[in-house]
Amino acid sequence: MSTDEKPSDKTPLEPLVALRNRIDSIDAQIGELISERARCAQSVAEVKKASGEPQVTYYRPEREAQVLRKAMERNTGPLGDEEMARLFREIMSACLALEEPIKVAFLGPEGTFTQQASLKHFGSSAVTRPMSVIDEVFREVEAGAVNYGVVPVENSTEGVVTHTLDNFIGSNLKICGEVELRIHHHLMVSDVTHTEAITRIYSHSQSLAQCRKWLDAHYPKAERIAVNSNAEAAKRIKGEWNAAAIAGEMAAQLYGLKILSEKIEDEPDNSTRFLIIGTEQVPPSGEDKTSIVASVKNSPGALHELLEPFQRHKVDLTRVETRPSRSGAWTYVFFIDFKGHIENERVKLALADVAERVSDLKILGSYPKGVL
Ligand SMILES: C=C(O[C@@H]1C=C(C(=O)O)C=C[C@H]1O)C(=O)O
Repeated sequence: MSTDEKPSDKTPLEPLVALRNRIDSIDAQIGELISERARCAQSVAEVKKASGEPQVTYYRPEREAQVLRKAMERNTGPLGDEEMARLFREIMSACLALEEPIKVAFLGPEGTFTQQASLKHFGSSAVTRPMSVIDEVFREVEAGAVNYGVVPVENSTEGVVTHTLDNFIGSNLKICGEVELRIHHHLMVSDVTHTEAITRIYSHSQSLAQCRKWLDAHYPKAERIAVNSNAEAAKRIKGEWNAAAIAGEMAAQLYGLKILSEKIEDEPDNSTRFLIIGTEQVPPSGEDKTSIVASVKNSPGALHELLEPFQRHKVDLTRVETRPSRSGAWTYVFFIDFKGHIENERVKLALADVAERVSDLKILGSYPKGVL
């Protein structure tokens, strides 16, 4: 402290000193408890190893969902429930990394919303690997090069990501989880951009569509160029003086871009749902969802017949999506999501009835309902 500081400046600091001492002592306790928790997680790993199973799986999605839900239920504030769960998400992620760092392939490049969703779901101790297309995410998981994959499946403004659904038809992978992300789009430029001369705007086609009204109003004449991802758009404009990109904040940070206009999406509650894909069926967590795909011949009343057992057995549908089948003209596949796990009695009864009414039925997986 400098000698010319007035003594009166010191007085209000005293309660601050006491509070900071208190915080230091709480932090020391939290630190000890986190270490104790981490040692418990290590012991869990030992037990799993000793189980004698040919392939030990350290990561347990159903248990992690339960831990997060408990953290939210216990919370009495002042932190919000989600904030509290996010802290526990990070503690668990670090504990799991002691057992085995989890490897996750996502729709890249670095800086995409899918990477953001992967980190939100697995925490920042996960090792994330960018893939250039959705098919590659599926292939990487199938080949065993990573433990899980993360792919976008639907957006609240733009609807379904057909490429992801089509991949499930020919794949044996299971859906192991879901995660939702609020999507905020920003218009960004690089240090070479002449901002008054923007004539080209790059982004992913879904993002361009999600900002269509804003672009019509602010850049009616600029050419809109769709590229593989918004992170690729962000990367690309670094060498073009007349171009801007639409992407998320992570991409702006990663590629050192300046945000010109924030939150330019047309719908304020724009969000995207992502799926976690893996190789095994997840046991029940207590609050689960199931996704199936069913093939149906196009005949009058086919859809009603397909959905009727869900109503009769009181299974709540959360989404129904139709895609033309690739295997024959006028055959359709329906992607259906509903509440419950395939081990639940009502779900078993409904699915048994559905199986009798369709030409093909595939269970894509039962998984914990997204917590964060
Ligand atoms: C400790 C375990 O292993 C992992 C770590 C968890 C944790 O830190 O709470 C939870 C589930 C698993 O992903 C466990 O299975 O309980």
